[in-house]
Amino acid sequence: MRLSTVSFRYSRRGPWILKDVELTLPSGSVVEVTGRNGAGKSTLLRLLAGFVPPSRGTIPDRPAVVGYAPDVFPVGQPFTAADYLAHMCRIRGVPPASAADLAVRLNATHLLGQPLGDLSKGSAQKIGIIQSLLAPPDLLILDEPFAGLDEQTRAELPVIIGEIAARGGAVVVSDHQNQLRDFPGAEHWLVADGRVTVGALPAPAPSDARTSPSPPIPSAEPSPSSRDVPQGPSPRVVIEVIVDADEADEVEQKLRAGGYLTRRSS
Ligand SMILES: Nc1ncnc2c1ncn2[C@@H]1O[C@H](COP(=O)(O)OP(=O)(O)OP(=O)(O)O)[C@@H](O)[C@H]1O
Repeated sequence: MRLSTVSFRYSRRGPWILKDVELTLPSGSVVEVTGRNGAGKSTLLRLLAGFVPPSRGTIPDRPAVVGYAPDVFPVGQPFTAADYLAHMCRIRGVPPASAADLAVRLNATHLLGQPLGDLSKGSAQKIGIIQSLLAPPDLLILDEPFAGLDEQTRAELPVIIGEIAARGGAVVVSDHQNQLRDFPGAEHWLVADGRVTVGALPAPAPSDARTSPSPPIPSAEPSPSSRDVPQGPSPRVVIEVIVDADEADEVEQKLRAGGYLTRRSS
């Protein structure tokens, strides 16, 4: 699969989000996509998944089976998680056992009986990831999959990603938390100023920060803007901010725009 001189903007007179992007995504590759908030990571992932067409350029050779988990799973649907996944199994032409097996692996069996609308962000994220994996994907695209996941699922997801890559699937993951930073063989794409730079690693992890001239908070270019509080060598202070659920996105955006790291819990 390739992106051939792909440019994208959301409206005819809107700003270009991506400009003349050239990328190759071989089968079996694992790619971690990083970049500042608003750089265009989700947009790039939607283009790769085929949910939006490029404004200019082409994306040839997209694999047949694409799994996609958005950064915010749409929970405003009148189903339980089990009913939703059973429905998705039918659409994907796979047995219902596929969802049950994945629920075990992703520590989500206790969520299956719950209405989608009652799920927390992390729990909804799990259901979104499960639906993306129901039919073994040739191309798996995960937008911020690690945000809000528990430790067990956070450890299991890279194993699943490795399995998909091992059987020839390509995996693209946008990840503020740099969970795939050390994934063996992973490629890194950095989105900035409408360009995608291949091989550019995100800002050093906190353990490398001693050699960095810039402190990680607020981070220097390029910024991974992690939502997790890293274990750095310099002292940190965690300040809890409690907000109404319907204000959470706005407050988090403002904090992240200010260069602060945020972590959500409910
Ligand atoms: N549906 C849309 N219509 C118009 N503009 C949009 C739309 N979706 C995103 N944008 C804009 O496109 C730019 C890139 O957004 P995108 O969500 O791809 O960035 P991102 O790197 O994923 O950000 P974040 O890390 O905050 O999730 C931003 O300026 C955003 O406001």
